[in-house]
Amino acid sequence: MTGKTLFEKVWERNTVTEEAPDRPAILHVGLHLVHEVTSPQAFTVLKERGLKVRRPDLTLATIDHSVPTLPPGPDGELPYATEAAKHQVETLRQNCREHGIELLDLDDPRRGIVHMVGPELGRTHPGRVVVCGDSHTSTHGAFGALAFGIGTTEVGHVLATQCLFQRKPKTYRVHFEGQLTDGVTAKDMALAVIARLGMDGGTGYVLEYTGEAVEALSMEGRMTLCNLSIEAGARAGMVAPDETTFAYLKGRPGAPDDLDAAVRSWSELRSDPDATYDASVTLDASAITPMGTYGVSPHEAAGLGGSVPEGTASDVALGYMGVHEGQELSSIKVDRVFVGSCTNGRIEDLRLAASILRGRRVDEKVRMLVVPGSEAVKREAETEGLDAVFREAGAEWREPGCSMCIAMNGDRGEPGELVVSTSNRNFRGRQGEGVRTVLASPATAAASAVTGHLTDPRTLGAEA
Ligand SMILES: CC(C)[C@H](C(=O)O)[C@@H](O)C(=O)O
Ligand code: SF4
Repeated sequence: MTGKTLFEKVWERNTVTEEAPDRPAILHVGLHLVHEVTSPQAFTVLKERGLKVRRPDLTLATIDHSVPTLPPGPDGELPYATEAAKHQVETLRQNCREHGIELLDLDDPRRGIVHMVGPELGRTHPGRVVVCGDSHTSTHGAFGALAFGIGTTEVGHVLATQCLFQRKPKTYRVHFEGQLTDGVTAKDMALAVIARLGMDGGTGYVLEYTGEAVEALSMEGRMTLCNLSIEAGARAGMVAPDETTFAYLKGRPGAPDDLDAAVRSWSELRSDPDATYDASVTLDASAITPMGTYGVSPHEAAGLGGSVPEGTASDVALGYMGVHEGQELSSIKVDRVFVGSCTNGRIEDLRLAASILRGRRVDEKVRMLVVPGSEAVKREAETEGLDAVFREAGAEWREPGCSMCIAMNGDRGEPGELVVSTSNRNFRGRQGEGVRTVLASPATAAASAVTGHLTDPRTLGAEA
């Protein structure tokens, strides 16, 4: 018998009914995360059919996409962008109350972006199936969980049954040889992977990231890497749990009571040496440099020391971005910078951005917004004085939420502006109508804020 991959082991642990030619497998869901945007119709279906939530204890809700990042006005009211946004928040509140689901509400010190709070609270465990009506659920794969986004209809299924129909995806090993060099981050690794695989190179697969450069990453870095798996079309991304994972979980409220026993079981969750994958690719980690995107899809990315490559993005995409083939990436002028999101809104990301801004100023033509991904990150950053560093440099420091990653809450750029953003999607109009997005690491974002053009942070002496 040949060995098994990490994915296969997690799949087996959670299979209720095997897949058959005429029907998908049924998986048990260990953690169902819920947010205000994709849950309302699912709850409506439950109501229409008179169904209850099967496992409120395995369900956790938070408010992130629609919430303003500015504090309440003089009237005590939050400055919601639209009535619809306010309504989504109120609807989630009502649904959670009705079904006994724990909600991290706006006054809850544990609230944050959905993919931040699961890990922070210790609710994301190795070996679990984690789902959410949100594509970047892949983030949780950093713990060796099988984590993926589901549609609103499936959100309803999981609420009602705690189970999910699923066809077994194929396995793809993404192996890194060697170590990252100074000033290069998990975000650059992720963009390098997507650039290599292409926008749909991962379609139908679960990626497993392996190699010493992955093992050397903190949990924050692993989350950044897994977060972006979906942008190569993959179903999920995973990293085998190890001492770094166990140390992160230790002492968190949602960690198992008998952590030692759990760690013994989790330690088996790694691919066997003789396991076979359906596909594999190897990247040289030491050759990766700070990356930036130049097109309107995350795979249109290149090293910042280079230029826009020939024939990799359409004329329409380059026209929208206002760049041309052969143009040096470092010549791209920047109007705004956004540091935040479930990709790069964690404490390590803010520390990195602050390390570059300390003692420097944001260029006078650039507006910079820093949005912590959760209340916990905000508190930690303020304790360390990072908020002061950002403010003194001329950046704005806001309340936690998705913010300009998706611009659903009113935080957006003006038409034609170019934003260097630490988020995960550079689609047309993602950060506001006509706004152009360059995806990059927090170090690159901060360095670009200082110089006013897309900048390799190593030129400012950055060490990740
Ligand atoms: C709003 C939500 C459905 C969406 C997603 O699924 O990812 C959002 O979080 C995003 O990042 O585009
Ligand atoms: S921060 Fe961005 S990518 Fe993450 S959940 Fe929010 S909108 Fe989606």
